[in-house]
Amino acid sequence: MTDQTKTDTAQTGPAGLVGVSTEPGAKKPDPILVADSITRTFGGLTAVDVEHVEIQRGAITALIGPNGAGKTTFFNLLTGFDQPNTGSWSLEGKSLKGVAPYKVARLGMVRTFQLTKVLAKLTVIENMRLGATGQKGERIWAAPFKFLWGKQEDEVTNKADELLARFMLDKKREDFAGSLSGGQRKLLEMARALMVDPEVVMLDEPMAGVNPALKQSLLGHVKSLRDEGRTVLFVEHDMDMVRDISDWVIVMAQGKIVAEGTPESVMADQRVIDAYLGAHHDTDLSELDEARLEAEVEAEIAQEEDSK
Ligand SMILES: Nc1ncnc2c1ncn2[C@@H]1O[C@H](COP(=O)(O)OP(=O)(O)OP(=O)(O)O)[C@@H](O)[C@H]1O
Repeated sequence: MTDQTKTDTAQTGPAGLVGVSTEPGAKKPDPILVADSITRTFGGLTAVDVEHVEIQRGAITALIGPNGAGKTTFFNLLTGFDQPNTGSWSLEGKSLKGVAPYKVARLGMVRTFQLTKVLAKLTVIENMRLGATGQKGERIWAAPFKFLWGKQEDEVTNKADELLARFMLDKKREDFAGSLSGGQRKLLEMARALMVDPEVVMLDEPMAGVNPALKQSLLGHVKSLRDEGRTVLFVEHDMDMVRDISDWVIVMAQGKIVAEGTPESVMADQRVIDAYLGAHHDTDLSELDEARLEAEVEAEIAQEEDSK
């Protein structure tokens, strides 16, 4: 395919997802991230066994599934924090196999981390500067990490301050990250990830530990990432969030992708309900039931309107 035809036919963002198949591994019109035959075993347990997956550029994709489905392990594999037993995966067509996490971050894909004890002992601005290195933190904590930003110190600090203002954390600049509320920590995790100006932002349970009052504001921040043209992939148990902001949902169970689709179609999918029923879960199943009911009612209304 020539570049010209690619530009003509490729449909970027949420619009491109209309009409995409809901079978696991469904092809997307403009995938930015593609993975094939990824497996990861721990002893006798196969934690991840993903045959094929494509992530649409410029859209918000949720990765859901019951506890132990392999979501976090899959995130770690894609971002180089863990190595699979088999498989290949690429960002913008460039293989990421064997690429170190900080290089993956510099290539344009970064994941958030829950604030660990080490990061909690750093101030907010120090956390942001560390974000510029694309590192998780622990590994370089032993070293005097100031050298890592060295000459570009001013540039890095300016960028950090801009992001802190955007995420309304500027007043917390000199506070220890450990003193932040659950919601503020999530904002910091997101702001920190943006220090490398990534194409793909991977959020690990962005709503965990966030009080309801802050949830809307957090949702707004996630949507703003998409509005800037970035691709967002997030793991989440909070079905309200999944329904509110996802353009596409990928469902994992026992290491495999079992279904894909829009939030409405996925929540009404029997394969998804079975996956949750067959496993221990944090998700309130009544939310799935509610979503299914809503989808059925919507379908009925649409049918009625069609027959008018
Ligand atoms: N380092 C490890 N050593 C051994 N087993 C592991 C390791 N990491 C993950 N597992 C196992 O792999 C499986 C998948 O775990 P993973 O954390 O990826 O699931 P998850 O979908 O993210 O779950 P949750 O929603 O509860 O966070 C689980 O059975 C888990 O116990």
